[in-house]
Amino acid sequence: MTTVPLPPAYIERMKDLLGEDAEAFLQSYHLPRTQGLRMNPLKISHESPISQQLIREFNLEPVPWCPTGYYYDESSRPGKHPYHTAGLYYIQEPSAMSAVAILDPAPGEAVLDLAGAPGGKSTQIAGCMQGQGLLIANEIHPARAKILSENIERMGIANAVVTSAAPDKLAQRFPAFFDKIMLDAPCSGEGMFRKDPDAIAEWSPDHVRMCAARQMDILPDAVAMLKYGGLLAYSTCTFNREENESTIEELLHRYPEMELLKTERIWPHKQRGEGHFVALLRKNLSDLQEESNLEKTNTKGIARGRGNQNKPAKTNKHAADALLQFENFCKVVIPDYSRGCVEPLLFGDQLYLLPSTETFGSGQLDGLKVLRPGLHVGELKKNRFEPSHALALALTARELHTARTYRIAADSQETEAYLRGEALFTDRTENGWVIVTIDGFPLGWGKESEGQIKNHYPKGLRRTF
Ligand SMILES: C[S@@+](CC[C@H](N)C(=O)[O-])C[C@H]1O[C@@H](n2cnc3c(N)ncnc32)[C@H](O)[C@@H]1O
Repeated sequence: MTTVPLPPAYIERMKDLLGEDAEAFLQSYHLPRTQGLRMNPLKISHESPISQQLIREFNLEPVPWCPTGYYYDESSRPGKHPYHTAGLYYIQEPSAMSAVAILDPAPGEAVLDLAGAPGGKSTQIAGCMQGQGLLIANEIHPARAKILSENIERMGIANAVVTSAAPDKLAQRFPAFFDKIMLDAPCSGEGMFRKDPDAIAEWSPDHVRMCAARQMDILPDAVAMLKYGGLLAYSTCTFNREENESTIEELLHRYPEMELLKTERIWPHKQRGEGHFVALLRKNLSDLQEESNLEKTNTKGIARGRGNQNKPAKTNKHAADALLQFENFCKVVIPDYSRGCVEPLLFGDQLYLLPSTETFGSGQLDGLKVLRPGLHVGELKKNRFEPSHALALALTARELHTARTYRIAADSQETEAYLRGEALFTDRTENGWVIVTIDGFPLGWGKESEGQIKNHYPKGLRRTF
């Protein structure tokens, strides 16, 4: 529901666009906005009892176009629940869930989310990838990139690199590199009017033109980073043709190798959602381009990449030592920890495990602003290893099964105390690092000694109740 009047020019344009449907569309502004959440498949499956419990507790109803998406009723406030803190789900406007469902990323692929903050689509992509392959989640604005990085951490994503780069800078590093690219473009946000009255105040025909020009600025970089045969999903949360169909027409005109596979629109007067546009495109290799590509390969020794630069940089001795310390820590605390194919990276005393593939290593990140070069596993402190919050949240059910945990109930006083940053008390006699879990899901670290668990929940995340 919006109480702020819509700009007359906007109303006129929507009448032109929708014809006899315009009345129903304009009436939708008198209805409440739709709210949604997406379950995190890295933590819970649809069949698990906890999913069924969430469905009952928050009165969830399925979103038709996204198997993990649900509508919730505002009064249930799932964003306040400790399960949200534990990354069991992500709050996301339902129609925004359609774009990744159409792109359909898969485990093992190299995927880029080019305009990623605050992380709705990146976290959805990571759920589809099941921890396998490489996800680069990028956001140009540093403050927003930080939020993206925090959401990647909360959702327990281990195979993501979070960068904050302009699309053209990224394109220089990753020519024809990604299997799939999501470009959820900055737009005039006409689908945000019920949620955010500021979007109404910002709207003007000039703003629409400016957004369309910016989209045409970013799209060539997305095309350049896509492998031949790769897929690009372009989406906006706006209704006008300039930023949607016309932008795609212009793209197809400029890049004949791009083929439009389908477009989809969600309208607030037709579906339960605030509105979204998605176009799915494929980059094809023509016979001519195939020949010229081969030529380039023969003369410069490069094809779809940068030869040696794509190989992981040689692990330096300090990183290898740090990895050893981490492995010794795991033997005691998380004996079944499995790190997959990674390159250890040490930034100061901070150890990260960068997802490493045949074609990707740390060399490609040189000179880029990187907020999270893979999973942050911990810090070396005078030859002691201190585990990171990100590590706790990224642990899988299998790893937790044999790990040192302290289990509390999500609805207990202890959970509130832990999230406030207080110590917990136990009659156990063990000592050392322990993962505090709520109903079996990791919430953070504690350090146990003589019946007391010292709180290691990050200070910046602590809550008041
Ligand atoms: C629609 S939002 C992305 C929402 C995100 N995909 C999600 O699902 O949570 C568009 C993003 O593009 C970013 N952006 C703005 N100007 C940009 C530019 N010139 N190049 C790339 N991204 C830009 C904005 O900061 C914003 O975070």
